[in-house]
Amino acid sequence: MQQTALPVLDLRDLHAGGEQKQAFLSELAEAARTVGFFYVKGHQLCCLQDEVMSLGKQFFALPDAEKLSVEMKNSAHFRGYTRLQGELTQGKPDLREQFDIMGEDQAVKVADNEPQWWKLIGPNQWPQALPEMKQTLLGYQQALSDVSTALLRAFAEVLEQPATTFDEGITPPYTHMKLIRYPGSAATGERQGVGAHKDPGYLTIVTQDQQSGLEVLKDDEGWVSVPPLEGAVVINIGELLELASDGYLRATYHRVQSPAADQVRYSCAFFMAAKLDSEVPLLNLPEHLKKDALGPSADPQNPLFYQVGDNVLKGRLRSHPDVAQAHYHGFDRAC
Ligand SMILES: O=C(O)CCC(=O)C(=O)O
Ligand SMILES: [Fe+2]
Repeated sequence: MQQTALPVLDLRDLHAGGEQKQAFLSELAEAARTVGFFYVKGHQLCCLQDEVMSLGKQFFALPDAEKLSVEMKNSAHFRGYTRLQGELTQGKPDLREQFDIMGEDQAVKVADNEPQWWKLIGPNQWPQALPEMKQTLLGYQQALSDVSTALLRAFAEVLEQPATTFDEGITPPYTHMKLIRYPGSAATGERQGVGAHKDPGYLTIVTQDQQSGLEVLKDDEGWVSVPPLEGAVVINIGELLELASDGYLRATYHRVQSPAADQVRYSCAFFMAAKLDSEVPLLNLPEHLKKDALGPSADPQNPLFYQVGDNVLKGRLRSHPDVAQAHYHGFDRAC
């Protein structure tokens, strides 16, 4: 396993403006073009972050009956608890348990002939045993949403577009956050914490505890470790940014390998996409960038959709076949 250091960017440079901001944008451009994965520090998330990671540990330590009282299978909106190996990546069960939330909304009534991604909108499920979870997790989701919005504006500038290019689609953004627990590797030697995948949104922000396991696929080096870095979160590019930039920016494949048998890894992954009822704009890049825009990747196993709701729902249906079967009749084999 390579120990290549990934770029570390400081958000304070972006907010400072002037030369510091220009230096940030150059570093962002370089990070985005070379690996699509980088660390961000100077984000002021720290207090909330500690509370969220601690709540994650408390939640996963609850008795099974408590966790299953908010099981995702009961939610057409893909919210709640997924037990170990309840999620599939590339058809194979992931060795992780998780708790998913999105925006706290009212469910929308959706007719059979209407786009089914409207069903993603709805209320979260909250465990009675940890009443403080709602406020803390929604607060962190909002804070990460603000960070991702600032970064997306910076990406627009890197692509030599007005900073506000993506604003219409992300006012407000579609957000999704999950707490995750990866137990130690199985006695069989199985180590798929989460299998290789791209994230379907614009940007992802990962908060990790002290345990490594996250890896990114680099064209020239193979799988490279993304170890925890004190005070920094990990950012990666998702499929919507690949589509918007016509492949100039690439959503990078990544995975999590289970820790050693006697270890546990905790993380929190946040995904920011545009509004479900919007389309990703295909940007008109200047010639000197366009020559490196080779089109979005064409993987028949993973079609990319400009319609945001279609792209987000594709990922959800594929990962959670039990929810698909219970709530999306006829769509469970759509992707
Ligand atoms: O747990 C992590 O570090 C990353 C998880 C991830 O890539 C995902 O859930 O999409
Ligand atoms: Fe991911």
